[in-house]
This record gives sequence, C-alpha cells and structure tokens, in this order.
Amino acid sequence: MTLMQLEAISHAERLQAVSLDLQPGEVLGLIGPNGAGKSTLLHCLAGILPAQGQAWLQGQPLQQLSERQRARRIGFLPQHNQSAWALSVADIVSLGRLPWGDDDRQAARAAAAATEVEQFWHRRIDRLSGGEQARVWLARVLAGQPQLVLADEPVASLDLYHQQHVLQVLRDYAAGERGVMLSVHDLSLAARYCDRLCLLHRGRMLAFGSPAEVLTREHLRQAFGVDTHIDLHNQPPVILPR
Ligand SMILES: Nc1ncnc2c1ncn2[C@@H]1O[C@H](COP(=O)(O)OP(=O)(O)OP(=O)(O)O)[C@@H](O)[C@H]1O
Repeated sequence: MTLMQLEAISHAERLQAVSLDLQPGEVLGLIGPNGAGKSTLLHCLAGILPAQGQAWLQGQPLQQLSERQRARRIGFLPQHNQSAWALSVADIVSLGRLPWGDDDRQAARAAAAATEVEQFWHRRIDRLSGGEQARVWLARVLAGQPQLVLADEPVASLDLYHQQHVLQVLRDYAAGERGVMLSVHDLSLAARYCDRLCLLHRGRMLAFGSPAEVLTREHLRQAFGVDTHIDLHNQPPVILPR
C-alpha cells in the first residue's frame, strides 16, 4: 500500500497543487532553489502549516488522525532546531518517545547509536557543535520510530563523512514499510541516496520521478538558471554547474 499520497497540496502563494506519492521503503528527495517551497511542503505534511488539498497516510486521510496518532506515525525534523533549556542529549533523544508516553531507553539508545551521538549522551546540547546538535535532533526523531520521517535539510550542517552517514542511516530507516521525505541542496547526494526526486520551483512541481528523469540539464536550467554538467552513471553521480 502507498505510504503517503498527496493530491493538490497548496499553501497560500507559497505552494501550488503538489501531487505525489511515497512508497514503502522509499527515500524521496525534495530539491529546488531557495524559496522553492520545500520547507513549506514539509511543514504542511507535518501539520505545522495549514494546507489545501488532500493527503493520505496508508490510505487514511491525514486530517482524520488525532494529534497523538500523527505524532506517532510522522516524525518531523525541522531545518533549525533549538532547545530553550540546557537539556542533555539523553533528555532530547528521549523526548522522541513523548508521543508514545513511554521511556523506551532501548529505542532512544539505538537512535543515538545510529546517528553516532551516543558519545555525547550526558553532555548538554548547547555545548555541542552545530553538526553534532543536528545529529542529536535527528536521533530524537528516529527514537520515536515513526512510519514516515520528514526531514528538512538533514545534512545541511554536516561534514563530508556525516552527510553520507546520515543519508545512509535514513536509507536504512526507510527499508521495509517505512519511508523518508527529505529536502536537500546537494544534487549529487540527492541522486545517490534518493529513489525519486520532486523538483520544486516557485511553489510548483517542475518534475517528479527517478533521478535520471528529474536531473536533466533542461530541468536544472529552468529551476536554477544555470547550465550543469550531469553524469549519473558515475559512482558517485556528478552534478556540477558549468
Ligand atoms: N513565514 C513565512 N511567511 C510568509 N512567507 C514565507 C514564510 N516562510 C517562507 N516564506 C516564503 O515561502 C516561499 C517558500 O519558502 P520555503 O521556506 O518553503 O522554501 P525552501 O524551498 O525551503 O527554501 P530554502 O532552500 O531556502 O530553505 C519563499 O518565497 C519564502 O519567502
């Protein structure tokens, strides 16, 4: 069964009639220039922004889910995270269990291990580097074991090793019945780690399909206004402005 189906999702002027599907086991990448609507779409699906249109999670209309059900089934990683209090990494990751009302230490520890933040378990979040903090916030989402992870630029602040590592963690997380929808600016990483891509431009979907279908010179010229060199047969794939 389709994990998530979107039909004509719109938000004011910022997002216009986006329709797509996400299959179980799939990592779907949202790409597009600054201001294209990637975060807006993720916020609509996470229930943070109101949206017109229809969205279904495993055939069930999203608006029929209670807040708790939604929080259990959809995990959202915002682009910017900040704790108002000086919480420890253990506290933050454990907060991921909030929708379940339990204190499943094993789930929290496993998420921390996957994102390689276990070593910081007793440290204060505000005393970690930006990239370390970003991985802690991802661990918090994974600790909730949602069916669908929505991640807004999960690798934006990460070093070369952790970009690859976190995308592989999300790939592994999606395996089976789960799915991941993430926004990403690095098109080579998008081509390498995403099964399908949705290219947004000025709030509209310009292309949707496999990396080979979406990452064409014409699409990228239209969206980004630059000419690109594309080699998707190379391992890893190469997409560079000319
Ligand atoms: N709070 C807001 N109120 C009004 N307009 C907003 C708000 N936040 C973003 N926008 C506008 O909505 C449009 C889409 O923004 P969005 O953040 O979804 O883009 P994005 O694709 O995620 O961009 P980026 O790659 O820069 O993160 C932009 O034109 C932006 O200026």
